[in-house]
Amino acid sequence: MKSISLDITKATQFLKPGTVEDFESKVKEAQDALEKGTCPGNDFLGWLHLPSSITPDFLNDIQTCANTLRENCEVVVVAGIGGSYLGARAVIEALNNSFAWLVNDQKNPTILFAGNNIGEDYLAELTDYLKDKKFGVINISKSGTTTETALTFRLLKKQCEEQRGKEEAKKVIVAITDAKKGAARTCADKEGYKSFIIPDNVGGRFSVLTPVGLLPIACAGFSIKELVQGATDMEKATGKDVPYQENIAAQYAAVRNALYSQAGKKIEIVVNYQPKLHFMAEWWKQLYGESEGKEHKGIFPAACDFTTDLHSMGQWIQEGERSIFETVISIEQPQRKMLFPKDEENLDGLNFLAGKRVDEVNKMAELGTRLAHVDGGVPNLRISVPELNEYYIGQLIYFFEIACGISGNLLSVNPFNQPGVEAYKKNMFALLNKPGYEAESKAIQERLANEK
Ligand SMILES: O=P(O)(O)OC[C@H]1O[C@](O)(CO)[C@@H](O)[C@@H]1O
Repeated sequence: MKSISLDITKATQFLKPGTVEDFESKVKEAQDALEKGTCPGNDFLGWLHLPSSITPDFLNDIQTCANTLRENCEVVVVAGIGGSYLGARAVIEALNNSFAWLVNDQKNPTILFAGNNIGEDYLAELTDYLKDKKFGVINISKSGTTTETALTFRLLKKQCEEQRGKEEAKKVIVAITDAKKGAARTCADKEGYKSFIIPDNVGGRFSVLTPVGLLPIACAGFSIKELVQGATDMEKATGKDVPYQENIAAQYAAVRNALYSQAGKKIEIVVNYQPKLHFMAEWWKQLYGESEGKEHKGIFPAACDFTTDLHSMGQWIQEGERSIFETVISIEQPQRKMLFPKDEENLDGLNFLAGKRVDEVNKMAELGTRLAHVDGGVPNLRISVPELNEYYIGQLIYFFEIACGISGNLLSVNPFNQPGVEAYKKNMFALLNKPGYEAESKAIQERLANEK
């Protein structure tokens, strides 16, 4: 079986010779600390050997639940935010038909995502759309108390019960949450919903290979067995005893940290040349942003869809401040084959492309961009993925996760907490007069009055 691979040559040319080699002992130490559980945040290392610990029985349980939803729903709404949302969406969009919601293939339910914003129009339009649909809900929240998700679930639960009746609704509402605490757990137990547990020691952004990602992915009709197999093989390929030069996660962690600390590259742009990967980058952004952005440190994770964004962001990337580097996710083989046709009139002057595959043009755009950006001072890392299927996506997920764990330790932060996310929540609750926030409400009102 092939594997994803990493090319660092167009990034290391921006570093002093020997820099990556010099990182070896630090990277080994960082990975050892993960393995021994001696790093900060060591109570959140459940993802580290998660792929290889997943049993066929566990996958069967998820598949059985997915089958019930698939048999009884035209639409499945996945309610969740951040790590309780992005992994599932990343995998489903990467594998699905680009027009899945329009194609209505009858074999698979349409998967929609909600609970990831507080847009009134979004929710009103969603509930309108669902009015004549047989829909089910997967309510995902590790804490079980996240406002965006809880608000959405409240609306969807009511609507599902009104449309199907309370008893039928129970068959198509599933909760994925903490084993004991939180409103989502209390509600699931009280209503008797099928539920799955998010392990205590797996943080949201590392949870895509728990039921958080696996159930929606199975509902969409994709093989969770293959996905987990890919992740398991990558777990082996990036294990701590794999030689440094052969361990692509160790190399990625080393190069990005070297670019950050020694070459002033503060922003990493993950780039794809396949629009289906847009949400893969969104997932990656949370993984790296929440893990590393703390103590006033950390590479800012950004993303671009090429060639689309070459026509909007290309100017900045080519000639703006030289504080960026690119990590390209390149898909070697598309699933489909399409040739450019010849046109007798050739008004667009594109007959020189007649008979060529669309992907050949895309690959030349990729190569041309790489050369231009490197010439312009943008280091380039390239992750090559043989094709877009469950197996290689599983590899990619684990690759990014383990590299993130190593990288966060190299940066000397706790990669597994996210204390900074609470600040906006505290203000929002104070502004909304949430019970328990009386003192904060008073303080924030005074502050706003003084700022007038
Ligand atoms: O699964 P939960 O608890 O609803 O949290 C969703 C997301 O919100 C955060 O906790 C940030 O508030 C993320 O870390 C997490 O992925």
